[in-house]
Amino acid sequence: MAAEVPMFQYNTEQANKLMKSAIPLMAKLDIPPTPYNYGIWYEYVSNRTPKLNQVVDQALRRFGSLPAFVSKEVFNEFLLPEEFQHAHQRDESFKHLTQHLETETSSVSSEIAQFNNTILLTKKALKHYSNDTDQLARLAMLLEQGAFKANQAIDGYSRTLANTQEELAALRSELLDAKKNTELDVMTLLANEKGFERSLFSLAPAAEDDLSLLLVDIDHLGAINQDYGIKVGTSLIRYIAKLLLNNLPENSFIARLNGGQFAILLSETELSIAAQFAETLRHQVSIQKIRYKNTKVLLRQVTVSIGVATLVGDESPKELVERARHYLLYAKRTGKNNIAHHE
Ligand SMILES: Nc1nc2c(ncn2[C@@H]2O[C@H](COP(=O)(O)OP(=O)(O)OP(=O)(O)O)[C@@H](O)[C@H]2O)c(=O)[nH]1
Repeated sequence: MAAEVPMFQYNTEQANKLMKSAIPLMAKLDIPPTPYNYGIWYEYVSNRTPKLNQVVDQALRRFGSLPAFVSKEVFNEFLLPEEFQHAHQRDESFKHLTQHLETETSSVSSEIAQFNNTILLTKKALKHYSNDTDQLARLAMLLEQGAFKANQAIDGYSRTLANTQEELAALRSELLDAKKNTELDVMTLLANEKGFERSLFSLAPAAEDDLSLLLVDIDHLGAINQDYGIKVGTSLIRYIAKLLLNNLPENSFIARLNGGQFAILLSETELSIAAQFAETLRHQVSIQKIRYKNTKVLLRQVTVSIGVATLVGDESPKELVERARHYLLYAKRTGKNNIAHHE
């Protein structure tokens, strides 16, 4: 499992050794020197993720190299825990990490390219000057200097990898802490169903016919998964989560219950206001132009259906949820992209 494979979990000396085995292999197979590829080939030569090696070997058999689209997938699948790709609160730290790796990668790559060039020139020169000892001594010195500089660049890169390992470990431990919080939905970083229930049960006793519940459900999520792929569907759930969160009024609480379904609790909000708010949310979603960031594919119109209910009399929290669910189903049955509530 990708999430259990710590990336670059070696000390600097070991990292250095692995890098030095990975680089010639990449050169031999004509693999472009991108951060993805360095990560993959580093992992490949370490032999500690057999599944990654299998996939890479398969791609090599099929394509004779590792095409960019495969390396990106392999990197995401095996080296990047799913949460790192999407947990938006950590976007900044992760962006910083990858930018740093990218800069270091391009400097080590140019050093190695220069060294390769020196080797090529030396080979040609050797043909012409094979009897000229002065020239041979000069060529030997050039090679030595080139090797020294390339070696230095690789050492520096290995140190960067070791530092990256530490930073990733810190991010990973933050994520694990978040996972331990049993009321958190790790996919969207909203509350989960348990968090919702606790909030509902704590708000209901003090409510005076003014605690409203909106059950918001993404329409046709199954078809979206089918047409664009599960990853797009999951990304869409995160997108809608963020959109809802950004549009919440004060005195509100939001949770993801399951799949593409969210619950919003509005305190001190009577039914008419809650229904107006639901209509605003529905409209907001329906006018979004949503593009999947990895492939830039523009999704067809995305809509939500919303069931609205406001706590009445001595109704229990469970009954309130049942009523909201009933209205949500009604909104779905009457065409979706719709809101429903009692009169
Ligand atoms: N991508 C993705 N899909 C999910 C996730 N959880 C549930 N689903 C999918 O969401 C779909 C929910 O199915 P339904 O409740 O029948 O609803 P729907 O296809 O959205 O259709 P309507 O709700 O009637 O509009 C199923 O196809 C699930 O596989 C998730 O975390 N990620």
